[in-house]
Amino acid sequence: MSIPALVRPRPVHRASDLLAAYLPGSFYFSSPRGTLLADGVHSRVRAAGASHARAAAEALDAAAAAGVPDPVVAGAVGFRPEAESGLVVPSVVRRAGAPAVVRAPEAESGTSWTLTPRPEPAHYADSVRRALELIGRGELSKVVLARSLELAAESPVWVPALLARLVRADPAAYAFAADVTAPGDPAPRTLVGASPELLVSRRGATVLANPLAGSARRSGDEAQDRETVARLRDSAKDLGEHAHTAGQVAEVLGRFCTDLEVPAQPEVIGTPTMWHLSTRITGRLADPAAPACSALGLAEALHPTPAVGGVPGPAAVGAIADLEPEDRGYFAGMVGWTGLDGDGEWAVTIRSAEVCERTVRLSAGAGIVAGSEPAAELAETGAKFRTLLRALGLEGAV
Ligand SMILES: C=C(O[C@@H]1C=C(C(=O)O)C=C[C@H]1O)C(=O)O
Repeated sequence: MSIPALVRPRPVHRASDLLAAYLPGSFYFSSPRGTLLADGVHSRVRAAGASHARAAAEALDAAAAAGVPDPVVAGAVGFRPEAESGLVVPSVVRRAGAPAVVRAPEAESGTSWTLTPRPEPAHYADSVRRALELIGRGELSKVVLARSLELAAESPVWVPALLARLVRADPAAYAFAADVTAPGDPAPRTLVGASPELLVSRRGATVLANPLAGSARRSGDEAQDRETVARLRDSAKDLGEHAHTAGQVAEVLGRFCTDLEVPAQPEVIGTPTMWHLSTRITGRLADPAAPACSALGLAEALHPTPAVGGVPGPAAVGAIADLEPEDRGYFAGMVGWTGLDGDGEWAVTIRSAEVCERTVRLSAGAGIVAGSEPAAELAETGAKFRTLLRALGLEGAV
């Protein structure tokens, strides 16, 4: 009897042990599909230009030939893939099942912080108005505008504790911590977060994407949240905003798939802090062996979806460069892993922060379409900050 070469051993670790074993410099990723903790750097994946899938496939073949067990390419790619990318083949990979649901974490207290919004809220509202002018002139139909909060603590932020609180607060999230230290950084820099949005996952020939767009704040009060969900489900503005995103994701995946299932109506999903319109799109790959069909190849073909960019894509990316005063860095990019067989999982890098010693820069965006209101978009981005603010013990600070 022959054993298929790419069968992976069953996980021997517990998800909680891998979370506890995470240290800055490691790569951590967990989702309902499972947990992955990777350590060491066997090689770095350097791509010419924006495409990493081919360089990743070559790096994986070389690692397998060098005897690296279960080689993966893991890490993060920025919103502008040609500008920021931190992909490596780690030396050691440990896998476990999905994180378990445990008691809600205690918020950290006792640290005092300074908070600086970038840009100022009034500036962000003004950018929304300018985006609405572009939309009014027919240059765009949707653009996602982001803003950041820069936090400074009195002492260095311990990322493993922050990651653990994010995972425990929402074990179903795509939770991640990736080293994104760049030359010139005064200290190691870590991208950390708990995204609700799956860019794409691949298992054999089966692919799944789960675009989100159209959002409302979750209050925690059951009656009020029931009303919010009903309103979101019926909101023409949010349904339109969602259709742009789901339609584009389906169109791109359709290029690679023989059959594609796209539900006619979005459903509403909840995180501990937000409600979102969500569409789960599944397909079967026509040519799973092609590098372009690896999980990373598909993620690159999809990025940036209108969930973080807009419609039409190039005009929206141009408007973002003009209207957002700060570069997005790794925010609104992709984070995840791809294995030797092309399987893998990539999340959209939202509900995230870049942590460098005492500073935490967290970012959030909101989709602007005809009918958007600057004050509401400001509030929506503020509500999206709460994932990280809660984990930092800072909810209510903004
Ligand atoms: C850009 C973000 O979220 C994205 C934008 C959404 C929206 O505009 O409704 C919803 C979910 C995400 O796709 C973010 O959380 O920062």
